[in-house]
Order: sequence, then structure tokens, then C-alpha cells
Amino acid sequence: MYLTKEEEQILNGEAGETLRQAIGILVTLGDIYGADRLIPIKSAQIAGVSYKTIGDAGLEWISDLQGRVKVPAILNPAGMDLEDWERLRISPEFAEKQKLIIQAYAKLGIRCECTCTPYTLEGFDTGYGDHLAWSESSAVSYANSVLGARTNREGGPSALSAALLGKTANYGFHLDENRVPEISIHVESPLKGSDYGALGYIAGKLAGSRVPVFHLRTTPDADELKAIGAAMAASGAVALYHVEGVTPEIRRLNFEDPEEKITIERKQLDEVYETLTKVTREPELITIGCPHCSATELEKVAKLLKGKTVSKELWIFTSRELVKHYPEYIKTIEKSGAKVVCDTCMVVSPATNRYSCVMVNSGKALAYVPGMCGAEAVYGNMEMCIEEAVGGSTAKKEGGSH
Ligand SMILES: C[C@@](O)(CCOP(=O)(O)O)CC(=O)O
Ligand code: SF4
Repeated sequence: MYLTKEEEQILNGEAGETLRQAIGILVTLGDIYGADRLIPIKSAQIAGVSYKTIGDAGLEWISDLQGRVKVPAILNPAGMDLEDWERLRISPEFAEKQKLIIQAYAKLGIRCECTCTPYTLEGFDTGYGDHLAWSESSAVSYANSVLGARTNREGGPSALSAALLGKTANYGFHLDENRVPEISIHVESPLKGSDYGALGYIAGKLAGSRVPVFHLRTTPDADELKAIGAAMAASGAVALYHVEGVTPEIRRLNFEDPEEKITIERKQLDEVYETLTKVTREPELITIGCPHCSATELEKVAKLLKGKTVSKELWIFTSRELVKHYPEYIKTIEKSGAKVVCDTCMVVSPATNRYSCVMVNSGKALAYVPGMCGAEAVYGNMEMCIEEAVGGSTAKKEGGSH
């Protein structure tokens, strides 16, 4: 891989140990994946923040780093609400470690708002063709697919290295040739709301790490695109997808339709919802906001909860910035007894581990909650989730209709 004179000097340790390590990580990855050089990035999003997932080894590594990031960089969700961690009954020991992790990142100049939807934040504008180093897989998918930006699915350490250098290695999804559709997915039945998460959950398993192009009857909005991508990145390893007539790259470039074609039937989507009727126990916890809720989703939740009282734990995850911008929605939601929680999520917080069955409206959470929280997970749309929280097992009695 070609390095400029300055990059060679950094690699030789002339700019200090942190940058030597950082460029070492990028050059190693670049060599493995055949990068020709390092390229400048616009921003970085760094996963590996929750003490639950990175532990003491992660904390130690980050604490040893010196210097400041060269581009806007932001963190993925942590293990708790940083301002109100007692609310989800996080232990003081966990909170102590989590705070140290955040302090270590803050020292490097990283924005310590912890969210997987950085593209909704002011000052984090991301546009067509921008090169990025993002690591949370749903954010990666959204950036590549919905915004037409370019990022690989970075690991926490490589995204952090890229942030410290302001550069990443030029391979994978930074290159035109790797952004071409490889499998064509057709859905004949009209889709609505969490049908898109269910679609992503099935499509991810079929696509693996390939780039799918969807041919849909209905036009997904931004939240629905977010849900497809998040689910496909979790049930499979999809980092980029196209939707014919909808996403920006396929609208600008004339991609040929791939030879391999598959059809996903309504029946397959219905099976995802049937998780609700198949569980051995009733959901004890209901969670919404994987990926973090947008303003529109908060508005929908507020409307559904208006004037109601929940009888089960209902947690809504979103970014702190949206909580500040939409106090009315938050007030309505919390009046019902539901909790709006920032900086964390149902997957990376240890709080979820206390429950044995969790209801979600996210294909991604459906894929991750069992493995990462040791709980059964069941699927419903937003209305079903709210109904379950308010009315007990209503959704189950109705047989999972949606
Ligand atoms: C599950 C996930 O959304 C969050 C947990 O990752 P981490 O602890 O931030 O590395 C990561 C991902 O899918 O990229
Ligand atoms: S809410 Fe979902 S998408 Fe966001 S960090 Fe948690 S698991 Fe990942």
C-alpha cells in the first residue's frame, strides 16, 4: 500500500505511540484487503462503548491512547443512560466502569453522545459520496444505502484509528466495483411499518454479506429503510443495499439487475410475527428504538400512548439530542409510565439481562437480544408493542395479527 512521506513517519513512530498504533491498524487492514492508499474521511462513528461488550480490556486500551481526533467523531450506545443510570437499575460498579470508558473517549476529543443514528444529529451531516469510518452496523448500512456515503463496517478500534488520523484505507465499500448489486430480491405484497424489519430479518439470512437490490411494490420511508438495513446487518452481514427507484445510488447509476433472483412471500414475513404466539412465556419487557428512534417514531409512540398507562416495563431508546428537541413527545410518553432512555439500548445495556422474554419491533433486536441478553425475543409492530405494554397479553390473544 502506498504511503505518503508523512504517513511513513507516523508509521515509524515519529508522531507518537498512539498514532503509530492507529496507522498500523489501518495499514494492516489495507494490506489484507488490497487497499492502494489511505483516503481522507469526513467523520467517524465508534462502536465498542458499552462496558458490557468491551469489558476491562477495552477500557484499558482506550485509556492508554493520547491525542485528539482529526475529524468529527461520535460514540455508539453505551451500557446505560449516562445522566440517569439508576433508572434502569444499573449497578454502581457497572456505572463506575462505564463512566471511565466515556471519560477516556472524551479525552480524545470524541463527541460523547452515544447513538447509533448519528446521521440525525446537527453537525454530523453526511452526504452522497462522502467517505466515512463508521462502525455500528445499522449506521453503516444507512450511510451506504440511504445516504449514498461510503464506509466499511469498521470495528471499534479501526474506526477510532481512522478518527485519530482523519483517514481510512481505500478498499471495500469505498470503491465503485464493490457497490454493485449482487442479488435481486422481489417482494410482491405491499409492506407497512415493521414489515420492513421482518423483511430485513429474512433477507439478511439469504444475502449473507452480498449487496442486495430490492424490488418492492411499496415505497419505504426513512425509518423503514433504517429498519431493513439494521435487520439485514444483524441476521446477515449486509453493509449496503439498494431499493429500485428509492435509494440514491441506484437512481443515479444504471446498475444491471443481478442474475440471482429470489422472491420473498407474505407468508415468510408473517412467520416473523408468529414468534409472539410461539414463546414459552409472555413478554415482561417491551422495547422500541433499535436503531434509536427518530423524531417521527417518537411522535408515533407518543400518539399511541396518549392518555394510557402501561402495565409492563416499556423502554423507548433514542438520542439525547432528540429528547432535548421534542420535550412534548417525551412528556406524553413518560406520563404513561414508559421510560425514554438515552445513550444506550436494549442490546448493549445489562438492564435487559434481568428479563427472560422481551418484545421488540426491530428485526435487528430480534436477532441480537437472545444472544447478547440471554432472553427470548418476540416480534410485533409498534402498535402491538404498545398494546402489549398497556393491556398485558392483548397482542398474544389476538394471535399476532398486524
Ligand atoms: C450490536 C451493535 O449494534 C451494538 C453493539 O456493539 P458495540 O458494543 O458498540 O461494539 C453493534 C453492531 O451491530 O454493529
Ligand atoms: S439500538 Fe440496535 S442498532 Fe442501535 S446500537 Fe443498539 S443494537 Fe445497535
